[in-house]
Parts: sequence; structure tokens; C-alpha cells
Amino acid sequence: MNLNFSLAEQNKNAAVQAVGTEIEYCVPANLSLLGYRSAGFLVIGQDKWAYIENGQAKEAGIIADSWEYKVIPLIGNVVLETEDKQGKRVLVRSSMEHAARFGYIAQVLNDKSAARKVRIFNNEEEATCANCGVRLVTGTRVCPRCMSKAAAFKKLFGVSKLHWKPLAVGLIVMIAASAISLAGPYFQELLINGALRPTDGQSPNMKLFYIALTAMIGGLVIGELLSIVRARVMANVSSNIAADLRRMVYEKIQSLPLGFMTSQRAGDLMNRITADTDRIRQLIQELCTTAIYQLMLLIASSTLLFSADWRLACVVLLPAPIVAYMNIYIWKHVLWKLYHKQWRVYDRASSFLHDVLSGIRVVKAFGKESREIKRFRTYNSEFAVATIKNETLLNVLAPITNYLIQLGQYFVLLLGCNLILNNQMNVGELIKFSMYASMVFGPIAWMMFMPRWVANALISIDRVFSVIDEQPEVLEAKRAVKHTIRGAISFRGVYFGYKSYEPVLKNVSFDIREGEMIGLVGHSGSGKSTLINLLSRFYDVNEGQITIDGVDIRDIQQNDMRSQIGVVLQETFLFTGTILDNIRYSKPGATEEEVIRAAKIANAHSFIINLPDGYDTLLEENGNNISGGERQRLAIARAILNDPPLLILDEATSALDIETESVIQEALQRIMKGRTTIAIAHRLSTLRNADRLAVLEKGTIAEIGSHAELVEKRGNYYKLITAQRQMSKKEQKDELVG
Ligand SMILES: Nc1ncnc2c1ncn2[C@@H]1O[C@H](COP(=O)(O)OP(=O)(O)OP(=O)(O)O)[C@@H](O)[C@H]1O
Repeated sequence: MNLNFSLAEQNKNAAVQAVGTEIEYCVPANLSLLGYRSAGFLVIGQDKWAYIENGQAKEAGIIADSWEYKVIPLIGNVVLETEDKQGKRVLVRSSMEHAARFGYIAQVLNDKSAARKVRIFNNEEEATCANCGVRLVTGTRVCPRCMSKAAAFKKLFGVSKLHWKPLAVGLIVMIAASAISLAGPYFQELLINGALRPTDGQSPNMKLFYIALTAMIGGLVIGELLSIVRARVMANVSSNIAADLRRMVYEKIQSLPLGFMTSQRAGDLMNRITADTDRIRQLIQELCTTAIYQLMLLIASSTLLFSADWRLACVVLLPAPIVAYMNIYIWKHVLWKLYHKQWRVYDRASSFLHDVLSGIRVVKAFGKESREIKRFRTYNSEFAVATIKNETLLNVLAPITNYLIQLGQYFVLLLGCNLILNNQMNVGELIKFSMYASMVFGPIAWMMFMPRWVANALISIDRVFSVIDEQPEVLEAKRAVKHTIRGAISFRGVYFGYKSYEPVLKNVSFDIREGEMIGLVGHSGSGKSTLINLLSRFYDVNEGQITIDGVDIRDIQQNDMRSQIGVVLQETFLFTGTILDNIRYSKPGATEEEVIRAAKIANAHSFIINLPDGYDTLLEENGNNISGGERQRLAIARAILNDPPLLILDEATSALDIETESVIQEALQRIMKGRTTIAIAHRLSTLRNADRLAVLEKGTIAEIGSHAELVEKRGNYYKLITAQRQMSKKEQKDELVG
């Protein structure tokens, strides 16, 4: 994300005068404080800031004179607010598109104001096109209007070249088919000038007539046969290329980190694997059949036209550049905007659909079906209106374009007839010429509409390749090695934020001993799950280091490391399949005895064997046909099947009733013995047995120690535990009274 925009000369001079020669950050602040559009910039120097507009520093200040710089999101805009001796004040205002930039700037200003090292980990993508400022279609990084078409097609070519043999066959067949089409007018001329009305004045030559007729019919039959072969070859090639793309996107999605997955909607990713790859298939099929065929026909028939009569050829092609200009102009200034709107409406509608369908239980529970139907109707009709607008314009444009292009045909007839009357041309030549001319019009008219389907396909190419080319945030280092985990963990000066301008963990440092059970406690949102996400390497730290047995986790092979970590989350996910397969998920080669042993340890065996199909019971989507506690026990069995030396329990028992919880707690106690365990629980009583507790407070470790030590210390943990005790006492009292 660009945090240092370049300024025009006049603005730059004003900025240098206001903040000094070293301009460290410069971002657009494109609204005045009253909310009017402006062309202003917020400029940050070493120790001063300034708001520059129209070559003047309208506001300026010393960074250290204020504190608590923060971005306040309002409706459709954001303001950068700060506090100084006089109280709170707004420095600048901007539209939402620069909200993330302002997030970074606030962080920079706070660090500078507190004389801290500026910590800025700039990972965010631009949401608008850097060139034309248009908002990008969701999931794409380039604007289809400004993107390099050549670069997109080059990527496609990179995938297609693996299928060069059938492509070459298709191309040869296509060349043969166009050569046969081009021979048609020649035999037509032969039929008239050579057989029916020989130009040398002799009587009609019936032998030549039959030869020409047979050649024409034969050409037609062979041409059609070649078209069938061409279509079959190209359908195979394009389907295979689309299959390759689907495989590549799917494999990439599997290898991408959680950060990427949480930033994308599942429905959107599914679309990329299915709809977008299919659009690319259509493009390849269209490109390799119609487009190349039309282009070859255009080049060959224009060449033949010019060699037959260059004056007439010029007349034929006269309207083409005018029509091309008209089409390009309309595409750039009207159609493009309509298409962009259509894509965005489609995006909104499909994400709405995905949202509602995945939350259908909530919709039904609140009886909001009719509301959702109404909302869908709105999206649906918005999409229909956008499509109708596009199609109407195209349907008006198509006949006009065709008419203008075909105007040349009438000029040919006019001039051709004149030439015949003046004995400069004969009928056979005019018919041949006119047939070649009609071969030129088809490709020209067809190419006028190319921008439409190319633009559609470009969006798909970008959406597909933006996944394929995605650089995993969590990269496997070349030096990464296998490491047998013993279980000593160390967090060293860890900084991390999901949005890099909003740190969630700040300077976290603590050690976990081998075989120790450590409980993570703290208020909601204090960063407990984030700490676990970093240890599991779903994300990489922005700064600092996490080590296991003294080895930086970035130097351990990810698969090797994860296979040694057992994770039980609050939200268990079970796949559609048998109970046996679900437990086996962590160790596909596990024997039935191993699975049963794990199920017994997790206190799951007894409920499984009471099911009619036992371990072969088929679980429905996400295990909806068993209870929450049963799902949780299966998740525990799955986590421990592999006998992992490191166990992570994130609220593993929070959603359960007391009885089930005690069954699972008992199972967990058994499991934790001898392995390093990190457990998060809101119900602090469940962490009583932890060797030590680490208390997180707003992303930092506030205190660490055993239950007894922390209670004695009377700090954050003590406050948490007394608040919880009071709450449960009140609940007990209410229950008794009620
Ligand atoms: N995927 C995410 N993207 C952006 N921000 C996130 C994401 N996950 C968590 N956060 C933010 O990070 C902060 C810490 O979240 P985290 O889940 O680590 O807290 P927690 O202590 O585990 O909370 P809880 O006890 O409620 O589960 C919160 O402010 C949260 O909004």
C-alpha cells in the first residue's frame, strides 16, 4: 500500500517548507474538514506534520505536541483525530478508500510522538486502481481497464503451452479450413468466367462447369468436416486447460495461509474454481476457434481483395477504421462503466447469497425469511437492471456497426457495376470480389465486440491468477528442516497485527517449559487466540521470534511441525464421512486399534459404540447428527491420535454442560500428562490445574505465575477471578430464588 504519494512541484515546495526536506509519509486527505472534496495531502516529516492543499500548507504542527492519534471511521469517511493540551481535535478528513492508509499514519504519529521506534509492517493491498482510481472488483488486484492485457494473456499462454500439441493440430486444421473457405470465390469466378460465360467468347464449357461445381461442393463438405474436427480438438484443449487451472487454484488455496482464507469469502473462492475457470475455458475456445479463424480470414481476404483491385479494396475497408474508433470510444467511455457496475453488483449479490445460505439457521430462527427474500429481490433486480442496460446498448450498437461496415458493400456494387459497364471488369470478377468483401466484413464486425468478452475474460484471468500467484504470507524457508518437538516454547519480543497498522500483540515475551501446562487468560479480544494462531504458524509474526526447543518456528518445515501439534478448538469441524475417517484425519494410516485407543482416552468410545453403526456411523455436514459434546470428544480423539508432543486447547470445553465438561476435563487431564499444553479458557476454574497462567491484557503479558502466586499478587488475574466468582454466586442466588 502506497504511503508516500508523490506531490506536484508546487505542493512539494509547500510541504518541504512546512515539515522539512525529509518527507517520510504523504497520503491523500481528499476531504476538507467540512466534508467537501479537496485535493489535499497529509505530509509527515521527521517531527512535523502538515496538511497541504493547492500549493499551501493550510495546517501544520509538531508531532510531539499531540498524542493519542487515532482514526475514527464515520459514515463514508474517516477523520484523523488527536489530543493536545487544548483537548481533542480533528487534523484531516478523507474518504474511506484511504482509511487503511490513515491507520498506518496514526500509528506512525503515535510512535513518533512517544519517541518510539516507528513500527510499520505494510501488508495491506490497495482497494482502488492506482492508475484510474476506480474501486477494484473484489478479489482482484488489477483494474481490467488499466491492466496489461499482454501480461494477462502471457500468463494464460504459460498454462496453455503444456497443451501445445493439440493446439498445433487445431491451428493446422484451422489454416486448412480458412484456405478452403478462401478457395470458394475462386471457383465461383471459374464457374462464371471459365464455364458459363468464357471471357474469350467461346461457348460454355460444361466439363469446366462440373469441375468447378464439384470443387465448390467438395470444399464445402471438407470445410464443414474440418470445422467439426477443429471444434472437437479445441473443446478438448480448452477443457483440459480449464481443468489445469482448477487444479492449480485448488492446490494453491490448500497451501495458502489462514490469513488469506479469512480475507476471502468461501463463495468467492468457489466461484474462482468453477465459474471463472469456465469463463477462461470459453475464452480459449473462442480465441482458438473463432478469433484466430476470423483473423486469418481477415488477413487473407484483404490481401486477395487488394491484389484483385486495390481501389475497390480501399472502398470496402473505408468504414472499418471509423467504426472501430466509434466502438473503442463507446467501450472506453460508456460500456466499460456499465460493465464495471455489473461486476460489482454481481459480486455483492453473490456474497449476499453465500452469507445468507451459510447463516440460514439464524435466518429461520429469527423468522426473517421474508426480509431475506426482499433483500435478494433488490440485489437480483439491481443485477438485472445493470445487465439490461449493457445488453440494450450492445443490441443497439450491433446493428449500427453491421450496417456501417456493410455500407462498403454497396459502394463496391456501385463502383463494380460502373467498371463492368466501362468494360474494365467482368461479372465473374465482381462476384469473386464481392464474396471476398463479405469475408472481410464478418471478421471486422466480430472484432468490434471483442473488448466485451475480452474484458469479461480478463477479470476471470485476474481472479484466477491472483490466487495462483498469491505469495503465501507464511513462507516455507529454504533452510526449513524437520524437527522432533520436545515442547519448550519461547515468545521473544513478538509484535503482530492482522491489519499490520493495528497491532494485536505488542512486545510479548515469555517461556513455556517442556511438558508444562500453561493457561492463557485475559479479557475477550486481549489476543489469546492470536498467540495460538502464531504458534501454529497460521500467521507469521511482524516482529520478534517464536521458538520451539530453541529453533525458530520459521525454520521448521510447516507440515512436520503441524503434524506434531494437536489442536482442539471451540468450534469443532467434522467432515462429512464416517466417525472412523474423522478421527483418522490427523493420521490417515492409523490402525483401528489406534483409533479406538484415542477414542477411549477422549471418553468418546462409549458413545460411539452405542450408535447403531458404531465407528462406521456416517456424520452429516459438520457432524450435525451428533451432539456438541460428542463432536468435541471426537475432535479431542482426532487431536491426540497422533500422540502430539504439543497440545493446544482453545476453549475446548466452553460450550458444554457441567457434566459433559467434567467428562472431557477428565479426559484432557489424562492427555496433558507428559506433553506441553497451552489451554485457553474463559471459565478460569477449568485452568486451576495449570502449572502456570499467563494473563494477557490488551495484547501484552500483564502477569504470569501459578494460580496461588497470582491470587496472592492481587493483580489482573485476581480481578478476573473475583469478578467471575461474584458472577457465579449471583447466578446461584438467582437460581435458588427463581
Ligand atoms: N482474523 C482476524 N482479522 C482481523 N482482526 C482479528 C482477527 N481475529 C482476531 N482479530 C482481532 O484481534 C484481537 C484479538 O483477538 P483474539 O481472538 O486473539 O482475542 P481473544 O483474547 O482470543 O478473544 P476471545 O477470548 O473473545 O476469544 C481482537 O481485537 C479481534 O478483533
